[in-house]
Amino acid sequence: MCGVSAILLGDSKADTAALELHESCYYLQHRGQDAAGIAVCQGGRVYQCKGLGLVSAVFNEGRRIVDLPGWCGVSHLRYPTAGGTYASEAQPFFVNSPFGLSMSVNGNLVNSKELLKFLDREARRHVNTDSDSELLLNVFAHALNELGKFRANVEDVFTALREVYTRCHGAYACTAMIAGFGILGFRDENGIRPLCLGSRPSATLEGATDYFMASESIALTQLGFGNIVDILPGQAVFIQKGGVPQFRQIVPRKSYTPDIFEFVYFSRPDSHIDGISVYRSRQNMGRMLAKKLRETLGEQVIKDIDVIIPVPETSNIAAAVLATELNKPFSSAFIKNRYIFRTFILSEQKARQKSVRRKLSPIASEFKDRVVCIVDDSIVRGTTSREIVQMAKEAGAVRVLFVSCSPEVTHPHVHGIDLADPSELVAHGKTREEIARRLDVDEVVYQSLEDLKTACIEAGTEDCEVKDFEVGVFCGKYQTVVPEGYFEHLGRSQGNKKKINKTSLSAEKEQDAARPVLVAGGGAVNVAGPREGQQEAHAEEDDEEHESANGPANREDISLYNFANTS
Ligand SMILES: O=P(O)(O)OC[C@H]1O[C@H](OP(=O)(O)OP(=O)(O)O)[C@H](O)[C@@H]1O
Ligand SMILES: NC(=O)CC[C@H](N)C(=O)O
Ligand SMILES: [Mg+2]
Repeated sequence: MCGVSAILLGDSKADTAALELHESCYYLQHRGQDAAGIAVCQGGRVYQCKGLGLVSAVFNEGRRIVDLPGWCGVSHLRYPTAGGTYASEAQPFFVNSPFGLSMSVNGNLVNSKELLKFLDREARRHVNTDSDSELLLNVFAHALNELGKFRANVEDVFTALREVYTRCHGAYACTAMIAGFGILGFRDENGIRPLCLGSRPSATLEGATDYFMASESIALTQLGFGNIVDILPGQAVFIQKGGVPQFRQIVPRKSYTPDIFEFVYFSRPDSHIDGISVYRSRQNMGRMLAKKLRETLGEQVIKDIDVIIPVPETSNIAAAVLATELNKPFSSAFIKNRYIFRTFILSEQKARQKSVRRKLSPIASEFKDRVVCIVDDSIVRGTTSREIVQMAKEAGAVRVLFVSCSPEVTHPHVHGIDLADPSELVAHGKTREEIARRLDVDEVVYQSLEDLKTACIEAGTEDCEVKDFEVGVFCGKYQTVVPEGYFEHLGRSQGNKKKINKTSLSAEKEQDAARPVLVAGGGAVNVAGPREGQQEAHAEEDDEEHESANGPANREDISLYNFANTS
């Protein structure tokens, strides 16, 4: 689900863009734990540092920030949905031509294969990884280049962007930097992925204003930015050095349907997204769930419940309200290990399984001889719930009810969550009774989709424009057109990923092996991983003399683009 941000300081002599971006990464870390990166520019020269791991590891507890001077920049936290877990796919991506472009993408494209073919054969651009975000950047770069300008102006940027919307299908919210010129933010025409912009007075130049864009408002408010606005579906904003934001509707809005999973799980509760308070939406989910439990289980079963227990951390808010609504004691009976992070967004199933017990442990006395009602925000693969239920039983629970703040996840997610294979989903093609058996619980109850939507809508401000959401994972109907064969392609690339993970290094070893190596000026050396999807595309489509412009698969590659020289 990735976190993106961008900063432009009103004082272009200031040197603290990386410092602030680095800070923002901590507020967005929950959106991506696989890789992190920052690119900034000073005097038209780009400096970047990126690599695998958490923010603290990639930037060596912040010590690498000194290598990143400048007044504007972009940053990224990665949770992979395309490609694999390779340092070469860490973002921001950079292309030197034209003008030195750095880009951070949150989202997922469904026509990567077609884009790769276009970039390879028509645009003649080198694509270095299997990441769909690299494709998006190259489509933009090609369009900007085709304008044939020695220097681009703001209008050129918007014109080139139109090409991105035309060619790139899927959901995306992106931030970009044009070296020495300014920062850009844009969002898909359904507003599926989030992006907002805020401002604050410059601390070093009187009368000047700093601007910040990020996936979630919490990154802005914690850095002292106010006047927060959401970038709208199909809209872009460009802020030029020393300038003010220029908004442009690049393509007509198709819908205004943010991904409801942002409210269920992804976003922080202290964020507002598209005028909706994530915290309030989760409270409302708890309230609606109480109604659903009464309807589904009846008063007698409710009466027998001894205690309501959340699965930390995301479900805490909804569970507390559920307890109040049902007039039951609330117990923080699962203790979360503060040194273990989010489980769901880990790349490998083995790591996810291992992580649950490491992360959550029961206080036995809270379970012993009790009827417990365990609340989670979602049950996706069932990795967490199955493990949790066993722990509850080992601790002496006599009856276990499991309730979910969101409906059954039955379909793949195509807009930025790594969920491809429906057979991985615990609820796919199953009745409530079958799911209960699979989870080994006495009862399982899910929120209805309508109630979930209502919970989010009711958490919106009065002028909130959002009236519906992207809810494809719950029903199979997506806001964007999903091309035929896409799910099969995803399934194959997931299979490839599994193969790669099995045959290559273990997750931990890979982390170590791919640590970023600093080269002069703060760039990280990127060691490219296997490029299976790309190899496949070439293999299927032509037998020409490839190695093509896009190079052979499985090579070890050192990216050379740590500096961009523009004047
Ligand atoms: O059914 P599953 O496949 O296990 O996925 C669902 C679980 O994963 C998430 O927790 P996670 O540990 O990622 O994050 P959290 O600490 O924010 O709850 C989510 O909150 C559920 O607990
Ligand atoms: N979760 C995301 O937004 C992923 C971005 C991009 N598709 C990647 O895999 O790197
Ligand atoms: Mg959880």
